[in-house]
Amino acid sequence: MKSYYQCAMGTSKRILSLIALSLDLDAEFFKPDGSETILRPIHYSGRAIESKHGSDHGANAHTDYGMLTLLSTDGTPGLQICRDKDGRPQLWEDVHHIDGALVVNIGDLLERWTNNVYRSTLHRVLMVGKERYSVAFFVWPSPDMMVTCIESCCSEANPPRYPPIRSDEYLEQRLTSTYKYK
Ligand SMILES: O=C(O)CCC(=O)C(=O)O
Ligand SMILES: [Fe+2]
Repeated sequence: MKSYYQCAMGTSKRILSLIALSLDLDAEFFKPDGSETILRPIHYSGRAIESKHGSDHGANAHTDYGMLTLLSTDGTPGLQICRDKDGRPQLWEDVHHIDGALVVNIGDLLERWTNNVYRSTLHRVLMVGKERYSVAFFVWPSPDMMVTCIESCCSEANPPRYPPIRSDEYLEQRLTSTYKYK
């Protein structure tokens, strides 16, 4: 578990440095923070969940909150993405498993930071009647990081869509709105 964590952290740093370079930033601009980043092993039983809404999803459609998520799975199908989350109807595509490859999802904090230049990935997990294992690595910056629209992502014609916010305040806002009505 520890060596997976270290390896995933190294991979996240490399991906984030490429994203930073693509935005004319210093390669070290996005700093993943070990205290905030979470490694979560997930087990899906494979049984359809009966709810009053008739949902049989292993994970309902959502975007992850942070900068990036690295996902590795046991190869059992079920993960789907929607490329155009604003499109209607929403079109869902299976994410095909490639041995040894990770799935990289952009999170909402990076979307906000980049003024929607990098869009967060809408995804869900369907139950396909089979047990499924995955490992999600949720990458966050340090809690006191100010998330202010990146210069190369805005202009007079394309002003910042979101006000600056500290990373920890953003997380708190998201958790509050997610759990408020439950
Ligand atoms: O299990 C998966 O493949 C995805 C899990 C996921 O999207 C999440 O935990 O946020
Ligand atoms: Fe997710």
